[in-house]
Amino acid sequence: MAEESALPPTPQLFVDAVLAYQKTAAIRAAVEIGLFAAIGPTGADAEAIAAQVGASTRGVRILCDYLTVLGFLEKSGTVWYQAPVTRTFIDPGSPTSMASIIRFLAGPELLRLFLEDPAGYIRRGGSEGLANTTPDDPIWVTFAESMTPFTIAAAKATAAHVAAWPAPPRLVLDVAAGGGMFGISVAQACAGASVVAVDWSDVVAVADRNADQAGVGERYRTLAGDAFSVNWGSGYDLVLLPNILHHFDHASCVAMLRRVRDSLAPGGRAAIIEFVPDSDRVAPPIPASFAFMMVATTQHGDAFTEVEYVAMAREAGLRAETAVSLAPSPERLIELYA
Ligand SMILES: Nc1ncnc2c1ncn2[C@@H]1O[C@H](CSCC[C@H]([NH3+])C(=O)O)[C@@H](O)[C@H]1O
Repeated sequence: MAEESALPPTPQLFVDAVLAYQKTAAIRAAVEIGLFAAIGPTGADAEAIAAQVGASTRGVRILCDYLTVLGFLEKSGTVWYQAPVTRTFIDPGSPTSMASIIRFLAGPELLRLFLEDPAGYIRRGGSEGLANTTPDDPIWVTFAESMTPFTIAAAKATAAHVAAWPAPPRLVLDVAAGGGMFGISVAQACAGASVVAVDWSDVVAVADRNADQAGVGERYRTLAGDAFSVNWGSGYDLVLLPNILHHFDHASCVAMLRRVRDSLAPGGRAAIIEFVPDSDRVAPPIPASFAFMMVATTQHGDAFTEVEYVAMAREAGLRAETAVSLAPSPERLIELYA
């Protein structure tokens, strides 16, 4: 029998979960009105903030006090200051600002999928209809434009991994490229690499712009279409599969991996980059929690385990190396070869 805890349980965990939407609302309001920029490095009071962002003093006062309770601001007298987490990760002036992820992760599309009928997707075992896997869904343009701060760590770690191969890749396919960070980072790390990026047409337009901005535009080509059917050619030394397989069921992943196998150059390799939970599926917290994102936003997606990815690869005629960490990202990389 488990030892009884010395302290009586409190309902706080439950109350926090019930009210979690208030945190989402407050942080989204703050980013959308430009609150953190208005507070800036020197701090400001409600009147000054309200005047700068064009909001009511009452709204600003109440929002700032709540953000102080949550730890995003500090208050002295009537003036609020940015707390360290805000200064580093949310202030739009910070080089490590992640504020843009609000547009996708706390945007109206995801909130609707998650909160409108949570019991519904649990009963069905997935979203109603295709949800985020609908062809050309504009949500992926929002993703491509806003999620770079989230994907950059895994992209850089992936690029460092393949740049250390005895023969770094020359022809690279980035399947479901999104904002393109994975292929672009590989192009930056491997001077001889050319990249073909596949995604829906409005999404690859974002990747193309990002490649130009990153200075690799001349070695970067885009191909618009469905990753399950578009003719992406062959002869690839590296096929990147970052954050795509988790949207689909086992059979679809095998079908995608067969296409990947058929497009590899002799000696070529593929790299699955994913949130891969341990076999118990409850750890580590971020990869394990990712499955809940999939049940709410896709019909059949999941946070597959390493054993499951290895099985898919085998069915597709590929062998797999042991998964490697992409720290500081919580994602892992599984290398596949024919
Ligand atoms: N059938 C499909 N064909 C092409 N792209 C797709 C398909 N289904 C989903 N996607 C794209 O898959 C991406 C998933 S988000 C991941 C983007 C990127 N690989 C990254 O890791 O940051 C989105 O950009 C979608 O548009």
